[in-house]
Amino acid sequence: MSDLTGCGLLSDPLRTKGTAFTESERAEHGLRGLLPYAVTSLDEQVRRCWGQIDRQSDDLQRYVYLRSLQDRNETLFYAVLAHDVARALPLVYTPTVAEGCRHFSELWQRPRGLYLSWPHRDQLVEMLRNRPRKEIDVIVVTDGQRILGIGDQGVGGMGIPVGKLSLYTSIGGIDPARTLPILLDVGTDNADLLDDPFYLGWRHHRISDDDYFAFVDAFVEAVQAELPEVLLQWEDFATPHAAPILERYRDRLLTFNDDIQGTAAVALGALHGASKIAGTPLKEQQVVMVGAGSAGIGVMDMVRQEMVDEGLSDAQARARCWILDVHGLLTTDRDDLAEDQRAFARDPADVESWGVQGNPQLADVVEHVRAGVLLGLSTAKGAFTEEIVRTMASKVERPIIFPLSNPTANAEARPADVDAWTEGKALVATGSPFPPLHRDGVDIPVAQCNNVYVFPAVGLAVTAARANRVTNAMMRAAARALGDASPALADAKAPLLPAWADVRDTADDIALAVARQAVTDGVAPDASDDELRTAIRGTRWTPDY
Ligand SMILES: NC(=O)C1=CN([C@@H]2O[C@H](COP(=O)(O)OP(=O)(O)OC[C@H]3O[C@@H](n4cnc5c(N)ncnc54)[C@H](O)[C@@H]3O)[C@@H](O)[C@H]2O)C=CC1
Ligand SMILES: CC(=O)C(=O)O
Ligand SMILES: [Mg+2]
Repeated sequence: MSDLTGCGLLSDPLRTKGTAFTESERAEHGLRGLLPYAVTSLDEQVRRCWGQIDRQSDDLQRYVYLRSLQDRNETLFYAVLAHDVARALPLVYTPTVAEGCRHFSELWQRPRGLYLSWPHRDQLVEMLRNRPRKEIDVIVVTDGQRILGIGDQGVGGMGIPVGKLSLYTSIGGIDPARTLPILLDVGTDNADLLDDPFYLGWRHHRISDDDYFAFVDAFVEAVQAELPEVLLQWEDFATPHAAPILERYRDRLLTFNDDIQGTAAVALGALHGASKIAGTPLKEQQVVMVGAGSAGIGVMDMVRQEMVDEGLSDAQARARCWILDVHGLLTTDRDDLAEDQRAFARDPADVESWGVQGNPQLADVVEHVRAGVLLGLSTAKGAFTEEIVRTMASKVERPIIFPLSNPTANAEARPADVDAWTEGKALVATGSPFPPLHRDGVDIPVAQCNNVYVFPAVGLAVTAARANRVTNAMMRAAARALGDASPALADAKAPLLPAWADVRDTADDIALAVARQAVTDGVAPDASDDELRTAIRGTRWTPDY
């Protein structure tokens, strides 16, 4: 088992079994007297933990409980998550993780992962070498600047890599010993945090872009030197940094940006089932995106690509895409657009006949365009108003409406409202969990269109297939495999995405599709489907003693 004995073994979160150590293990490893007499099974421990979770006063306390369980006994933590994924997910992930990030310094208990701070920029390799475990398959890194839809959380952003990696393990089966969360601490512009006496990060405004990109370069170099085969996932970087970082490194190492590419894949996957029920292929839809950040642009780029694959020219596809930001519709006469936004900007001549003064807003777009798909990645709570939703529903039979911003409080609309305003005709999916819809006396679950359906499977795929790059085609393969798993394909009343109880099986299917694409793209060693299936099974870690 290990050379650790006694208290050392009991307090090693990867090796301890707590009260599940058997009589003979207790004798062998110097544990006698350190545990109460009874020997319990993992199953009994799981039930006890859920009882303790139930007794916590609110979800933030449940989050704190689960985080501390993870630091105490990882096998048990993952067995607890596996026991009830649907209940556990909102506690370790959105929406509760947002509160965990907000209160990170105040709630601090134990270190996990690596904190790479700008003042220590000359010791990046040394700090990476100090990582708690040497062999790593997946790193999730953030700089804490754009945490979900709640903005700059500085060092508190670490809650996100920790949460994402726990899903890499519980859904994607990545061995928890082989995961590494990293926080790049380059300061914070959050005035409350700078004033907070408990703040645990580098108490300083964020550094300039020149210093920032040099620091990220040095970080990537250090990762390549220390862990050349690791999957490096960029998470919750602010839009001005997210796409440039991805473009800079995507062809140099095994890397992807979850908010840009993972979100695109899950949105396209959910659109697959929705388009089938709506009876209109994507290439015949007008698609409106509210939010022109890295997530919104990433999704629209994959939507555009899908339309092209369905037979449109690039120009025809773009003509069906309408993107708005906080100032309104992206148009070519605006001088505040980044290159990737400009690629979707509309010619002002397209909207001249609308007679709108200034930039057209969402209400104008749905008034004048027969929009069948409305997506929100804006952080703007309530942006999909009753009037907007009703206008849309007056023009198309089955409007597809996805308020995808996180956490729950940032959603562009509540599914129950959208359902009521459209008399049950809208096909809805959200970024954070919402209660089921009640229709005709039946509870209908709302699909959670969140990149959690994709990134764990991508991690499983590249680890099993030993891929060295994440190509766009691999992310599209993930989208297709997820789309094919939509329960709505078989039953128009079913949710657009698989149930949480099935999410691991879905991850295996997605992983196979992604691994296969990696082989096709020449970024993984040649392997048959059977070999890939065996590798995926062999990679999968499950929580057991
Ligand atoms: N469901 C999922 O899996 C995912 C959801 N997200 C969510 O997407 C949101 C946006 O993420 P990013 O693109 O990185 O953020 P961002 O802050 O870079 O972009 C937000 C965009 O929305 C626009 N916006 C803000 N208020 C608006 C309003 N009232 N009307 C129209 N546009 C408005 C902004 O101008 C900007 O273009 C976040 O809430 C995040 O949690 C992000 C990734 C995955
Ligand atoms: C889900 C996610 O990655 C986000 O909201 O940023
Ligand atoms: Mg994110």
